[in-house]
Amino acid sequence: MIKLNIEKTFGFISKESVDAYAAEVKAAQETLEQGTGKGNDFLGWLHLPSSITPEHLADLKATAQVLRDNCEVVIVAGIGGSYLGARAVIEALSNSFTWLQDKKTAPVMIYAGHNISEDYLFELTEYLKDKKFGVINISKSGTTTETALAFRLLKKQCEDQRGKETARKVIVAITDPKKGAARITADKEGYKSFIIPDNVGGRFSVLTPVGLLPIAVAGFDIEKLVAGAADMEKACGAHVPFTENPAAIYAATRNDLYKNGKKIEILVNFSPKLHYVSEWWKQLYGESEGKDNKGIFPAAVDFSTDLHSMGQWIQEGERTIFETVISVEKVEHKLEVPTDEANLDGLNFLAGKRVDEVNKMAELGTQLAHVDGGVPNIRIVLPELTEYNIGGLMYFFEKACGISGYLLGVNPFNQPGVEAYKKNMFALLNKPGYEEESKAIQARL
Ligand SMILES: O=P(O)(O)OC[C@H]1O[C@](O)(CO)[C@@H](O)[C@@H]1O
Repeated sequence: MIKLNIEKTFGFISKESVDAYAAEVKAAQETLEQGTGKGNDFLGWLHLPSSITPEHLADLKATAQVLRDNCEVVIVAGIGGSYLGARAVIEALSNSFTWLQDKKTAPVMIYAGHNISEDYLFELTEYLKDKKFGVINISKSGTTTETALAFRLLKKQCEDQRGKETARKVIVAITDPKKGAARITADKEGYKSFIIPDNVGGRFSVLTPVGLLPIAVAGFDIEKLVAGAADMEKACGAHVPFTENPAAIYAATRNDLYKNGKKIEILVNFSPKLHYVSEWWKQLYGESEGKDNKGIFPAAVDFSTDLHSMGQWIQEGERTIFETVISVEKVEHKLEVPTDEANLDGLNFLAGKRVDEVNKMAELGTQLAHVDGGVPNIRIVLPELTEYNIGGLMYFFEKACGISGYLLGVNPFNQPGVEAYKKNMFALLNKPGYEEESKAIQARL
């Protein structure tokens, strides 16, 4: 289970000012529970962990096994919430060099449908030429251009390379139960498919088949992931008193900091495996809170790497930031710094120490330096990188996000602003139905 520590925000805000949010947070929790707030048709995530059945997990695991048995490579085609959760969990739990290892225990997981780069797609199709590959096509709407475009290419290549019969077996769709191109194709072609519940938005969908199927294909234990989330669902429940409820405290603290001029939250890790947890978190908070001209800007850094690029800004730039550090207590492997007789690098003072001890001192030193430099610090401690803990962490962030959005006074469950670029892109590409917009946009160029 995670531990949350907000002590290093005191001095910028106070324990009393955070505790003063208790009543407001309680109201937000009740609004979520009773479904009486903005965006209340998108609350399916709230009790998702505790409602997932063993039958559903068995179905997902059986489908994952088909892909594992028949594919060297599996492409997860999706964008935003339709790939970030899966990627976050898979990369957090995978060996950093998994795709380079000769003896593979799971298909190589590759992501597509999250950009429109011709080079990326060309290079991907080149790489796949001699591979037995399968595709998980994920799109809630079933109409997202990036994903549909990649899937069109991958479907054709899979059928051409592996034949229609095998392609039917190794292509899986995760989409709307009734509408959208992904649903129509899946039904027509007879693909195995899973449903994204109507009331679960993309960025809250990691514990639906959107996240669970790719995670199972990659060889990770989705039961433990869900168990971690379910325990966190209890720990962050509406009945849990404010001072014992991590989601409540995190939501209150970040809103108090925001009210006090801290407009940017930087999610920090000291393990590169957590890079995509940050990417997932950025979408969760960015799409949920960035609206009505309000919202904390969610940013992220990987330390100590980015201490050598962004460290200067964080230490001495504009004082409008705070940091939330995800700290992993126990690493998986053991590696000691060797002694070197010549000691030309002067590192013999570290000889015999674990590399993680050096990393932990970098972490502590950074926290103290940044707090001294005027950057409030929230710390989230994960005992270790396991399915159980990651499941808990993700549910914790989701729950806190729902509360936080209501504290801010926005609808945390819509994303109307995302449509603006799509409308312009379709107008510029002369998509049928966009004739008026095409004319208008051409006149502006
Ligand atoms: O699953 P879909 O419908 O393809 O959408 C993918 C992503 O695009 C968005 O709808 C934004 O356009 C996100 O909210 C979502 O996670």
